[in-house]
Amino acid sequence: MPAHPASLENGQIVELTIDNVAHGGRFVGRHGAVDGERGRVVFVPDTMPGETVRAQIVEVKKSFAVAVALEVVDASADRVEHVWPEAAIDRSPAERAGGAEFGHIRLARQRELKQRVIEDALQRTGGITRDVTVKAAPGDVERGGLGWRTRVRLHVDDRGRQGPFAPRSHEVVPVTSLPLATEGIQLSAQLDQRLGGVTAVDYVEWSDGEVDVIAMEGAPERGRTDTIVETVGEREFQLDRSGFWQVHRKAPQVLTDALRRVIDVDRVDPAGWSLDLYGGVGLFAATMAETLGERTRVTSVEGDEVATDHASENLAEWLGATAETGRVDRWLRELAKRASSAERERLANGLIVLDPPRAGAGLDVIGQIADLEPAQIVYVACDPVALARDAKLLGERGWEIASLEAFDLFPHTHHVEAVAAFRRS
Ligand SMILES: C[S@@+](CC[C@H](N)C(=O)[O-])C[C@H]1O[C@@H](n2cnc3c(N)ncnc32)[C@H](O)[C@@H]1O
Repeated sequence: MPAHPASLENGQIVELTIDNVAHGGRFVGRHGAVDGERGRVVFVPDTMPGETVRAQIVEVKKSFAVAVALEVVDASADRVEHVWPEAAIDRSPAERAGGAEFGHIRLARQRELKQRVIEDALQRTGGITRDVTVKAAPGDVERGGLGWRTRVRLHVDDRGRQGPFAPRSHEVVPVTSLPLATEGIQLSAQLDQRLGGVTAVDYVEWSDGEVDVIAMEGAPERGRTDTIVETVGEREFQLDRSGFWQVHRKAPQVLTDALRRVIDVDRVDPAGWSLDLYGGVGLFAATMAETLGERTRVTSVEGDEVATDHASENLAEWLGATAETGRVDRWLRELAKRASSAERERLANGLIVLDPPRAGAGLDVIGQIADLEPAQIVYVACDPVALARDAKLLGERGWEIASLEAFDLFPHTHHVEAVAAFRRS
């Protein structure tokens, strides 16, 4: 037994009351709370606010601990049967499938919790007070938040069985169902089959309903493989079959609609120079050009040269649209060095859209964006804390959030997407 009631050690089993949701799909309990003292924070997945659980400590840090939930002692009214039996709390923690960490929570409550995560991140990291609503993607409420995932990677264990990793580990959890995956993937994935000589399998459903099954030996294939086509509304985008594309079947439509809504056509001059940073195959650059008109000058900047080649093709109908390969920080630095005063003026009349990976843009990139003094900035974010940090940095450079829309493009997981438009404060 630990010496002090508030001290914790690995392996210890504790009863915790969960009072909040944290970033990253974990929930917050407190241990050792006594009068006037709130106790030490313990992060526990597979629970939710309002519950009391029995949990085992698996990591102890100076200011917090991490535990795995063993049993729900007093359940929330919002707890439902897990949508994926292989991820449910009645399994031992090491045998729970990763990737559906909100699957035990009523769907509408999941969105409220994600809303709370964004609001908390904006407040704590960004010093920004803002009410946020997280909207469901079209069709998700009707489908119970299932059948949306167009891309699934399963790992293969040494017995040839397929499954995701368990949370916090590289142990494969063999599964017999994929409820979050599109119906096409569910039908194509032969989960009862043992696979030899394969370390992972990617299942990808394209917008025409075709499902690609890509078996991998060792590291996933990079570089150029086959070109495939995705459709968003009437528009087609070509991309490499192993390249980045938004995962939810409705995500490209939802995000481009949101971008179209916030582009300030009174402020942004189509003849200015707009940038689509972290542009992939030009999904947002196309929306920018559609919205701003055929005279638009827009450059999509992307680190992956295969994606850039596809972006060039995807943007070919606009004379002023180009795609360049480069790391955004370096590309902006070069731009700052070489831009003529006429180009600087055009940049100052243009729009900058950025859609960085989970880590966000960071001090250097945000500083360089602010130095360009664009007419408008729109930030598409897949990580609330990175968005909040970058929003704070933009705030220090005189920009404030004009609008923020959030979308549940990853039901039954903790992930959430946001589109924030910034204006000069
Ligand atoms: C979240 S994806 C967005 C892609 C695109 N906006 C879309 O919606 O399809 C982020 C993209 O940024 C690229 N990327 C990541 N880090 C980068 C960097 N430092 N510089 C340039 N591109 C980067 C990735 O290759 C990926 O295509």
